[in-house]
Amino acid sequence: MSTPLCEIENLRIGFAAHDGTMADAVRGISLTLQRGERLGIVGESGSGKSLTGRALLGLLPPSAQWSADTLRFDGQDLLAMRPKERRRLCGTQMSMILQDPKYSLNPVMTVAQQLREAFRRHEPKLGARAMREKIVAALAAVHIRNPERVADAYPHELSGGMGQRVMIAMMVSAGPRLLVADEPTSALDVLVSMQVLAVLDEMIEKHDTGLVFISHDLPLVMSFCDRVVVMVGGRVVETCAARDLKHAEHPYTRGLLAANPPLTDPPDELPTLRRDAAWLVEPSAKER
Ligand SMILES: Nc1ncnc2c1ncn2[C@@H]1O[C@H](COP(=O)(O)OP(=O)(O)OP(=O)(O)O)[C@@H](O)[C@H]1O
Repeated sequence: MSTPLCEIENLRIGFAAHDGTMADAVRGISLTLQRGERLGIVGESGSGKSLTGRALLGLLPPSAQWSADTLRFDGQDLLAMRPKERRRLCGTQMSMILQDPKYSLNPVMTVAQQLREAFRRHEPKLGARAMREKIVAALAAVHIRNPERVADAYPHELSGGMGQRVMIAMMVSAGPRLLVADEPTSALDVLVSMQVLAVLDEMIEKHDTGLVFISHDLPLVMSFCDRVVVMVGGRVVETCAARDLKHAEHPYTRGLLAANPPLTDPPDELPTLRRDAAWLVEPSAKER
């Protein structure tokens, strides 16, 4: 098999509490992502999904204390890379899409101004007219119906789905090799979610992008991703092909699946997830 696009080995992330003790948020996780692969990360709130995605991009909060045995992207050792090089990589070959475009787009700049800033990084010499054409084409490529009008709109004038498509246009403009999408559709209704996912799908196919898709939505991950990692308490408890997730064996994964009852003939009472402290126990070096 070829070298994976991303490799993480024994990633640990913690935060210092007020009393000086460390609160562990990610506890020795290891995972790989191949080119063009869609890897879903699921798990309850606070299980460390977002921090894992952020660690790959070098976007952890400054207060995070972290370490890893291996952190590689496209054969490059991210642990040995200088911060400037790392930032350049993040702006060009790695991108992130967040849940709510309201917090990612600058509220006092028009869509065109923001896209111009992003595009200029890759094509600093593009003239004003060619840049405008590129912006309008990028908005049309994510199926925005009136790209000329949307280009001159401010973020508050956009619907959630439109804002998310603008984000995708901005992030995929450079054809990133890695895209971390952190709950990109959870603020959208079902129909708009489907449209945004279709746009994402198209972009991933076009650029053979490796996708880390962070979500709470198990059925969505099962249909959209190739492989799934299940996290609980900062640990990976299960990794399997998305199509096999319904046969998952870990009791936490089974509990998550049972919390999504079928639409036809649902049970009278939803089962309660029974937690086991053993799920939080760190794996031995051999298990990792
Ligand atoms: N800046 C921070 N300071 C202190 N603790 C933090 C910080 N960022 C995250 N954490 C803690 O790390 C843990 C994991 O956070 P993370 O955002 O990765 O969870 P998540 O699985 O993505 O959750 P959600 O699904 O709610 O987004 C949480 O307990 C969170 O409180």
